[in-house]
Amino acid sequence: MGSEAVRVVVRCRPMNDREKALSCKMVLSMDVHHCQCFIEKPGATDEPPKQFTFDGTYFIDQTTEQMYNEIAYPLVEGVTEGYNGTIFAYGQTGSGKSFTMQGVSEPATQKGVIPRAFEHIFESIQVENTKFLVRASYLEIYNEEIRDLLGSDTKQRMEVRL
Ligand SMILES: Nc1ncnc2c1ncn2[C@@H]1O[C@H](COP(=O)(O)OP(=O)(O)OP(=O)(O)O)[C@@H](O)[C@H]1O
Repeated sequence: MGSEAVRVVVRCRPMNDREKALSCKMVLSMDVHHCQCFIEKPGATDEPPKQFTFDGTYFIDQTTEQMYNEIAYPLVEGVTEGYNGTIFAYGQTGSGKSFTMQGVSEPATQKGVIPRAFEHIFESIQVENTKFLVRASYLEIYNEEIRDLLGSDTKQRMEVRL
């Protein structure tokens, strides 16, 4: 993993039932050791696949546990030492953002980045005779509307003040 302040990793999810039922073809492959991702153009067997390099690549058989240990763990560890850190999931609808960030409880290896980060932070601050303040907010920004998902009325649009 590089030492840049911003790192971009990509995760490929397995095909869902709908895609399998439609006999969709996987056009993406990865060389996870070299952090490379290859995309074939369907039907164009004579064209070489397009190649992209990331700071990390995670294919269908890799778990959120592995992603957390390699990507998020050092960042959260930095937060406990006073540095700022952001983990941002980006992708089209159904690509697996919630699966990665929130995750599922079974299997435990696919528990999400957010619950793992909470456990990590609360374990780190179990220090005798020291008090810590942990603050959390949970906002949704959708269609340029902002909602507080921890508020009493999660449907209420929040005002944007400049
Ligand atoms: N790595 C994965 N392994 C197995 N299933 C996955 C994986 N990633 C996503 N899925 C499954 O794919 C479906 C879509 O994923 P998810 O809901 O996380 O997408 P999303 O990007 O959050 O979508 P949206 O933007 O619409 O909220 C879910 O059923 C999820 O369980």
